[in-house]
Amino acid sequence: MNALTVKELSARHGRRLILNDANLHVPLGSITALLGQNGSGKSTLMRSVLGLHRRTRGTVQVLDLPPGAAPALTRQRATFVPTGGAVMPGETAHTHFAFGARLYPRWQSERALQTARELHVPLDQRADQLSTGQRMGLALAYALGSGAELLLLDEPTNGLDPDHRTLLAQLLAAYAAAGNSVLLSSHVLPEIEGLADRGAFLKGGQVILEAELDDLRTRHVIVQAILPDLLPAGHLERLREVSGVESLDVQGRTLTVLVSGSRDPLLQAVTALRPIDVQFKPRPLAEAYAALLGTT
Ligand SMILES: Nc1ncnc2c1ncn2[C@@H]1O[C@H](COP(=O)(O)OP(=O)(O)OP(=O)(O)O)[C@@H](O)[C@H]1O
Repeated sequence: MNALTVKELSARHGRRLILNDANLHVPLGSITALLGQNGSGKSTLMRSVLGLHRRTRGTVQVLDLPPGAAPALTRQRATFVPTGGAVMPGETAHTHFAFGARLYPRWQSERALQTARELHVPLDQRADQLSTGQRMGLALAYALGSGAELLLLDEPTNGLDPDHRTLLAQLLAAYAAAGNSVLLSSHVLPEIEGLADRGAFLKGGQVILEAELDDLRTRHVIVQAILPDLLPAGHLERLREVSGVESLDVQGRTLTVLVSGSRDPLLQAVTALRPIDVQFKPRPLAEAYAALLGTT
């Protein structure tokens, strides 16, 4: 079972079609990163899932609820934290949590308080007098306290300092390890690598790829070889034609090749050049992002 299954979801802002038959899955226990350029529709998708934005087409299934379940019922099991963390301005963390206890049947008071303390949220200060990071901390503590089994977090690390970002990664990992699930967005790709286990790439109103981050990293590998001499004339073109080679760069005696699929044909070709050293590196998420979503 998935925590979230989105099928052929379309949504508009005014007359503009933002999501166009988008499909998306968040498996149980997964932390899935929704990746896409500014304005690609990540927030719209999260809002549409919870009925906070009108869908013009498509179905959404949250956990074991039927696809047409009432939004109020869905929001007891799945919670959305928007960018900046929406909070009630005149209320303190304590009164937020008292409100949560009345609203959510599975409210976890201790978890909310503990998270707020760990994220250094002043518990008796009005939310409109909190700093940006403290406000996000309060919204995250409230979401984790809600007892929801699925969290939709729109840029949850925005405003958090490095220590609190690390702490959030630990909190979410523990939350997912307990069988809960997360869909989150962020533009900070190195951070995503430590936070999420899956990526969903949104472009042109559709999720064009969903993949395990480990698969994305190992599907393409960067092979770097130090050669004993400069590459002889004509060799570059021959290497370019080796099966699996996607791109190739030579700087002095250093040869860098991006290869997909089997590396054996390339290794044979490189071994023939009697390299001094050969290293393999997984491709960083930023490069997969650039290749998939068309940035440089
Ligand atoms: N209230 C609104 N009225 C009209 N258009 C909107 C509204 N909110 C968003 N849009 C448009 O919908 C598109 C998708 O916006 P959305 O906020 O979902 O993107 P996003 O992927 O979350 O972007 P970002 O990464 O910048 O947060 C954008 O082109 C945006 O201009």
